[in-house]
Amino acid sequence: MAEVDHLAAERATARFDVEEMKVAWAGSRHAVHVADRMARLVASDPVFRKDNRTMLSRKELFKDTLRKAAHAWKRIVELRLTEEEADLLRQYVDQPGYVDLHWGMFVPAIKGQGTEEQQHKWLPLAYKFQIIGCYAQTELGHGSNVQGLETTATFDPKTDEFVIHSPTLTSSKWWPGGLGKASTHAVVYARLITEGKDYGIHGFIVQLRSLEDHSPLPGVTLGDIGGKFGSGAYNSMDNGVLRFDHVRIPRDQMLMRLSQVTREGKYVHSNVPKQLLYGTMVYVRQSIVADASKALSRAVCIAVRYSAVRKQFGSQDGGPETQVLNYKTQQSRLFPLLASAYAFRFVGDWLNWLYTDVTQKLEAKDFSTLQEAHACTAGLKAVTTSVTADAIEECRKLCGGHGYLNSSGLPELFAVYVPACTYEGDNVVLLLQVARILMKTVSQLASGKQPVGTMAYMGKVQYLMQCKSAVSSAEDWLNPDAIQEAFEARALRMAVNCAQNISQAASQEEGFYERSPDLLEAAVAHIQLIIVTKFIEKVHQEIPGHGVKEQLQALCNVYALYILHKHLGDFLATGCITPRQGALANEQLGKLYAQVRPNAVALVDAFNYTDHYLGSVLGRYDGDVYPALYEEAWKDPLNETVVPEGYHEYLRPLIKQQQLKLSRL
Ligand SMILES: CCCCCCCC/C=C\CCCCCCCCCCCCC/C=C/C(=O)SCCNC(=O)CCNC(=O)[C@H](O)C(C)(C)COP(=O)(O)OP(=O)(O)OC[C@H]1O[C@@H](n2cnc3c(N)ncnc32)[C@H](O)[C@@H]1OP(=O)(O)O
Ligand SMILES: Cc1cc2nc3c(=O)[nH]c(=O)nc-3n(C[C@H](O)[C@H](O)[C@H](O)COP(=O)(O)OP(=O)(O)OC[C@H]3O[C@@H](n4cnc5c(N)ncnc54)[C@H](O)[C@@H]3O)c2cc1C
Repeated sequence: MAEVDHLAAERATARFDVEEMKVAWAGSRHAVHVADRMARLVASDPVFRKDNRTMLSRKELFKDTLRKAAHAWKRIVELRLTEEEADLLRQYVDQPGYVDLHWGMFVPAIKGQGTEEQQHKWLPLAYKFQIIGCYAQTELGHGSNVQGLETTATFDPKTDEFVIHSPTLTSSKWWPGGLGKASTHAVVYARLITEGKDYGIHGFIVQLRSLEDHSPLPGVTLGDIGGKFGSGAYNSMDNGVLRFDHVRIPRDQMLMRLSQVTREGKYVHSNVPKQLLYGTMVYVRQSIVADASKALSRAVCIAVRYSAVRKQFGSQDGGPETQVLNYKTQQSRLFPLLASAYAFRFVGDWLNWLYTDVTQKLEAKDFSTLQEAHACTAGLKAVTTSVTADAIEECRKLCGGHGYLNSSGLPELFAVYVPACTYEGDNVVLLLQVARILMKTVSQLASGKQPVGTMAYMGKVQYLMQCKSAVSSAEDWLNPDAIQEAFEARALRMAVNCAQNISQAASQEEGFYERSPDLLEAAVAHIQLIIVTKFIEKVHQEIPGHGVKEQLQALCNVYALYILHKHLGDFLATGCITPRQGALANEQLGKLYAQVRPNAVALVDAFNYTDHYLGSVLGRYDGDVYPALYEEAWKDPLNETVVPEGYHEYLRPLIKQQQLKLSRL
């Protein structure tokens, strides 16, 4: 803990119990305790140092990632950490690497798509790191369109093997993390061909490298795809390229839980929806929503603390200048992001519950909630990652010039985070999936079919299509029912408008294509409704701790009214509220910002992040920003010598030449 706390005065103004807010944020006292222990374990270990990361070359950075992963594994084994603890440790190490894909996609793919026998064979090897796996789906030519993948897996009944082949350049696997340099195995997605027929995309376990010397196996060509956006950042990951030249694998390395190929080469599909093939992506999408709240809360923590330390203008009679956090513009840019971090945290918890529930139902062969799981994971992944990526950049700007320094932590956080808008499904492609399900639901309303789950509100179509908001004062917007109704009416009316417009097109397909920009907005409105609803539900629960519930209530209102203000055009165009009611919402928002202001620093303290995890001189817990900034600058390799390399070659001759010219005048 810091000796001098420059933010002590800020912490003293908090009107709630921060320790109890930590529990609300983490989910339980146990979760606070475990996260705290793992964060400190990582922060106190010199191997996990990361302050020099942006200065390492790509090769050094990759080797550093291998070193950290090996050391982390050693600590996990030595300390006999549980799976929960090990995963937290992985998160606090905070360096993307092959382990993420090994644990996050390779293992889940085998669990979800492998038979019991296959799981018994492969999972123990993966659990003990006797093999390292990745998830090789995307190709040079196709990522979003999974059905368009070109790699082939042709069954050869003579040898009881599949022949894995890359027939074209565009069929080269391209992007899989951990593939480039680390993995020994991959779950490869390829078109299954047997008895001369193409049965579409299926998963296969393929060994890529020797377990003796790590060299590629015969017929396998592979490497890293090259440097990526930003310094440090995602460059610690070896995203790879992979080509197969008629590589043979035994038949039992096809993942056969969903469909099988018999010894004779007959294709048999189990009686389950074929979309279960996409199960690993659904799993990762729900975990990405939880990650969004982490990345956003980190950025917000840095920006709030620094805004409380930073002073500009406003000095009276030689007194102190104004903390930039006191500027209303700073508050109106920053506090909605603070509220969004909490909103994403709670909707992430709910999504995790939904995912677990759906998984249990699938085990019991109940597929009724598969569509709901797809719509919620795809839509929430898209909205939370897009908002978070934009918010990190906004936090950088909120920190002024110093935010642009690597030592602020924000440039690397942005660079490492922004591909989340693309991986696990491009956000636009995912929102169009949500829109398709919305249109299907609207079209079924006429037949009297009652929508369920997060679409249930659409069942109130008669009421929601004509209701008028009763809000007549700014305070009325503090009523959760008023907020809920406005968000439901807006989402439903946007969806119904789209459906009506589509129905006028020559075909459903053409209408969907023409109206896709509107459909995106309708999908976003539906997802924002889910986030608002889950926040309201959270605040309705019993929440212990002095003032904690009140603060969450305020943040919930900030989140909802900020979205309403930002998307006012939608609410007005659909006639859900009047311009006057829109103005009242904005008025209430200003009052809420004033309420959040004295609690802002304590609200980010509740995230309970160590300085190591934040990795920012601006976001330090003690607020002692300036000495840290000054010290950090001297660590740059450019400052290792007073006179720079290149002086004698380029600077001195230039200066001397000019001096000579001048002396001749
Ligand atoms: C340090 C050491 C530590 C060690 C620690 C050890 C301990 C570890 C402990 C625990 C570990 C946990 C670790 C977790 C870590 C997690 C980290 C993860 C890191 C993530 C890094 C990211 C890396 C990125 C990976 C990738 O990007 S993989 C590739 C992803 N690709 C995509 O997402 C492609 C997107 N495209 C699609 O999904 C589809 O093609 C499509 C767009 C959905 C279209 O598909 P198509 O088949 O053409 O379908 P349609 O015709 O549109 O629809 C038909 C039908 O299907 C329904 N549908 C579609 N998708 C789904 C689905 N997913 N589920 C259910 N239903 C679906 C759709 O609604 C239609 O339905 P109807 O017919 O009814 O209308
Ligand atoms: C850092 C990173 C890590 C990754 N890791 C992995 C991995 O481990 N394993 C793996 O298999 N893959 C991985 N990927 C690949 C990733 O899943 C794909 O890049 C992603 O699914 C997007 O697909 P794409 O690249 O084909 O984009 P494209 O689909 O080509 O997108 C290009 C543009 O076209 C638009 N577009 C595409 N289709 C439509 C449509 N139907 N309607 C409207 N607009 C459309 C998109 O919105 C986008 O603007 C990774 C990618 C990145 C960046």
